[in-house]
Amino acid sequence: MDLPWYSLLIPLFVFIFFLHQCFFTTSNYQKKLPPSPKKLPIIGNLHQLGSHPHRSLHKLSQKYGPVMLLHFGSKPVLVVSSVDAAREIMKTHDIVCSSRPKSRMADRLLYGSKDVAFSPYGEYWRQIRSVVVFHLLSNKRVRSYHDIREEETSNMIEKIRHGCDSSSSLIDLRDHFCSLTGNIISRVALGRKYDEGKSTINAKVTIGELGELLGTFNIGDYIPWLEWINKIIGLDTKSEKVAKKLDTFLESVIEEHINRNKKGKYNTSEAKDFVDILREIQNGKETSFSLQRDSLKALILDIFAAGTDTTYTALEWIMTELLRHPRAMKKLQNEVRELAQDKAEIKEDDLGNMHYLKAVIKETLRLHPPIPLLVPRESIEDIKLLGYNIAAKTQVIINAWTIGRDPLSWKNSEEFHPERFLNSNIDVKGLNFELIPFGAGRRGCPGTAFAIVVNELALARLVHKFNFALPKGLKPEDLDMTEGNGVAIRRKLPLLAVATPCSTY
Ligand code: HEM
Repeated sequence: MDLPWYSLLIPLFVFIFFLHQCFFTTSNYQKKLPPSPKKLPIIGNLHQLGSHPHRSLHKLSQKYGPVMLLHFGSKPVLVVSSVDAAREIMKTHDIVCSSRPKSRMADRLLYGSKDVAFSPYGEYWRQIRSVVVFHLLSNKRVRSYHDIREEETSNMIEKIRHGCDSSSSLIDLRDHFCSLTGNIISRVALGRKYDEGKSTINAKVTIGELGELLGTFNIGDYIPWLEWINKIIGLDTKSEKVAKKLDTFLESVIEEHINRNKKGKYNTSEAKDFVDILREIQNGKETSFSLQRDSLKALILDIFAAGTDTTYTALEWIMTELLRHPRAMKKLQNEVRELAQDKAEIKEDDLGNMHYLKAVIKETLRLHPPIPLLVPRESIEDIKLLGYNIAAKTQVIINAWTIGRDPLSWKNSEEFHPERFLNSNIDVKGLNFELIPFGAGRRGCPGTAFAIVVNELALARLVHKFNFALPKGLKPEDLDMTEGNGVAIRRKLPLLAVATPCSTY
């Protein structure tokens, strides 16, 4: 049978197609992708996140390994759960993985993500990050606020002492820790406590709403065509309202600073607050670039959103673990009381030699990193990670909670044992990837030193001045350890304890 001449074209096309597939395409088939749990149409793996995503992802990583590729809606999400993989992301590929995924909520609440935490990697982020690192949170600047920290910690101790005298001697420690960090951050950032003054807006509540909204899952970030759901459930209206209230509040704070300086009430010997510093930068005094008013406001909101809940959450977990481990509490009290000798009050300068205190804080951050999944990053180029191909624009989640409990790095990893840090150089500053509660690399937390000194001082003074016990009848091993929900994971229920003032101190 004679075939028509063009029938020869068919095998030729098949051959060319085959060559093309072999040499020129980048299909998933050829690329080695990380293992993935099965996904559902439209939502991908979102249904597998549960109410505690760090725990659900931990379970999945035990099945699929320390590098997994999931999909949240249509968005590819890399989940990293081992020391080696975390080091690859935050050190080897740090530049490529230093962007942030777009957040519609941050765009709305933080002036188009003009803050530092949600800003994508690029020149703008580099500029404002340098403002934060060198002008707001440098070691020198953090030290300059020691009076504020010491004063506010004394206020908290006095309030707790007062609470001990009342008929119900149960103290809500969360409430005290939340006020302490809120007051410190407010005085440092705004120059005064935000619940003082004649503002018509309840700033404390509104800033709380900001944190809550930034942590709310936004379907539009992952399945854009379902964004209309946010309108129906009222999320859009709520976020618009909160954004407006925050803006009015911040404008009043800025005006207050402008008027104060005009009247010459500004005292140069006092530590400048963040608004003062940012206004100087705005006027081009300190940097080669000028800062827009929206950027100033976004940065101030960032400091509240990133610094308040995280810091008091850590303090609450620290006291929780100490109440569960009376032996560790006693050992800490002995160290602090011995080093304090007969001083009426511990000062920040006394903290340097409190090695067990530092170990207690590290051990708690290992077991309870306040942001267990850190802040999501996004890759800006294709990378190869431990043999797997990861495409540009993949969201990257690092499970610091799993890494902190990894039996390959930690002996008896589930046990609270501060002694493990006594003869160890492991620190939380982002150089030891087995302990990364503050992240690491270019995007690592710039508030680490600030948070640590607040926690150290508060803890030292608490155990110096009081003996703590659990509510009557509650055994240490029965203390409820259930976690709440949100980005910062605190205890589900506030920590209640009996505080007895220690007469000799
Ligand atoms: C115990 C308390 C704190 C914890 C556990 C914590 C944790 C973190 C983490 C995990 C990140 C993301 C790191 C990464 O992506 O690798 C972060 C970022 C950040 N933190 Fe903290 N933080 C704390 C306190 C603070 C404080 C007190 C401030 C400010 C006063 C602060 C300001 C920031 C800012 C501005 C960022 C964004 C940095 C960027 O994206 O470039 N944090 N923090």
